[in-house]
Amino acid sequence: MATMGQIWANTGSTLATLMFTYTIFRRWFPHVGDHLAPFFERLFSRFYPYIQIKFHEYSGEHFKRSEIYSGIQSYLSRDSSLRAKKLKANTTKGSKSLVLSMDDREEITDEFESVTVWWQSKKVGNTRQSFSFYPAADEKRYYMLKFHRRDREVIIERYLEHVVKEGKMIDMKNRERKLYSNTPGQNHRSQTKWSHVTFEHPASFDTLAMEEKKKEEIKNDLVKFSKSKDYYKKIGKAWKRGYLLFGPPGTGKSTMIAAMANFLEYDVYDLELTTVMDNTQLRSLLIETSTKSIIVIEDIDCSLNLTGQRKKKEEEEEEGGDEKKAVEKKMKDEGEKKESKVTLSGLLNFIDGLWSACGGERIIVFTTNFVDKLDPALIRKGRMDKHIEMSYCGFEAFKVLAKNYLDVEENELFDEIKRLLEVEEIKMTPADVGENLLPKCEGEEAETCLKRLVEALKEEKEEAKRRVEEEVEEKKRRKEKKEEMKAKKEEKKKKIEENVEEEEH
Ligand SMILES: Nc1ncnc2c1ncn2[C@@H]1O[C@H](COP(=O)(O)OP(=O)(O)OP(=O)(O)O)[C@@H](O)[C@H]1O
Ligand SMILES: [Mg+2]
Repeated sequence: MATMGQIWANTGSTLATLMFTYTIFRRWFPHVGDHLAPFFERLFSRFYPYIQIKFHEYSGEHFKRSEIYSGIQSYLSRDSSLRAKKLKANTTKGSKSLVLSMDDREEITDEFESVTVWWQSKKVGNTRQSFSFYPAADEKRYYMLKFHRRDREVIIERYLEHVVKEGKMIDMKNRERKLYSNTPGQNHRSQTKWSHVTFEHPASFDTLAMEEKKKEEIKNDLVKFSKSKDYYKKIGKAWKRGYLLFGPPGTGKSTMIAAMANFLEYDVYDLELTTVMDNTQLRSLLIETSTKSIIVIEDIDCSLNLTGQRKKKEEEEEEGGDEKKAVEKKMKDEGEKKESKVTLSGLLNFIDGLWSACGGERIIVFTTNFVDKLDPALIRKGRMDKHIEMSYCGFEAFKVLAKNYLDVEENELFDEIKRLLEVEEIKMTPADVGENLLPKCEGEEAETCLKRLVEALKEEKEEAKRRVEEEVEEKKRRKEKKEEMKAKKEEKKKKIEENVEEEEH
């Protein structure tokens, strides 16, 4: 393919002659020159049928780096790192790796819909030969795009959009991902704000202990969501999806969130509801979140009193005359009220109100240990679209952990472990299984770790038996106490009735 340089070489001498003639002509016959200008322009364009577009690095009054320029730089970095002979290496703020771009005055060609274009990186100003680490203030860089005028339509209408879109995608992939958390302001009246650190959690779906089928289902769901911009637009729905992760502590809810974020390459916003003063603050936090992010509210049952009126009444009835508990609960509720006035309706508005649609492409994840405690309004489909149960370790999940922790895919102890997990139905969280599998000293054999797990599972079986017996005992004790109280109440009532009767006589 001919480079722009070769084309220049071919047409260069013709153009140079023409330019020279035209300049001399204008000098001697300035008035005639003006009349002849259109003629010369037509003549030049006949010999040089290329169109050029410049994209400056800094444009506008505010000296802000042009987004299009950086988009082009990222777009070209892919090809230039392979093809350009002179490269420049930059570290860009917020980027996780080096960005290689072509050096000044380098040129590369690109093809789009069978049309060839030429990109050149150029620099103007500061021709002084001085040594400096920093670019001179009067130095201006730009990209020059050249293409044949017959391709004008393709370039203007489709190619430029393609470059900017691809460039943004490369930037997105290259960026350092962030984990945001909302920190309360200095005094209790000031707003809570997002602060961030680099998100570097190593969890992935490969390391997540879970049945393969369930994992695939979640991954497919995530991919489908992330590619459905047009579909969501078509059905008139904000581009977001809610997940509810529920299960006992240590079953991998937080790990799953990290795996999701790594899988989709999204940022994570970890929202601590108890430090949000009211619904207005909650809304302003939401508005500040960026697209391609996961907003997480962990332990939603502990964050707010979302159990609903109906549940509360039931609890009170159950507690009966246990006054101490009631007082404690009241104090706790009052404390919570002082800390946060976020209401259930505020939270629902946060999830699917009008504001929630701004920015697009967001995933909201709630986690809880007690799914039954939550208000049904909060977790209905449309708000929490997918409910995922994270449960105790099954045999398939154990195999993932054994592979990850010990690099073991088969062992004679596997049958015993399978029996304990599946036949005996011993409940152990993946966190506990992992802890048992983790080698405790340098060079500890995989066999030893597996034996430790078998022992721990057997102990857990005994422990579970004891817990059941204790529970039965506790239930019996509570029942007896209730009956005793009931008897006492009746006796008291009887005494009062007898007193009244005596007084009447
Ligand atoms: N399913 C799993 N796959 C792989 N590792 C797991 C899994 N579940 C738990 N773990 C391990 O156990 C640790 C604790 O898990 P995690 O914090 O994800 O549990 P959780 O369900 O969020 O618990 P909690 O309800 O207490 O917040 C993790 O660091 C991880 O290493
Ligand atoms: Mg957790």
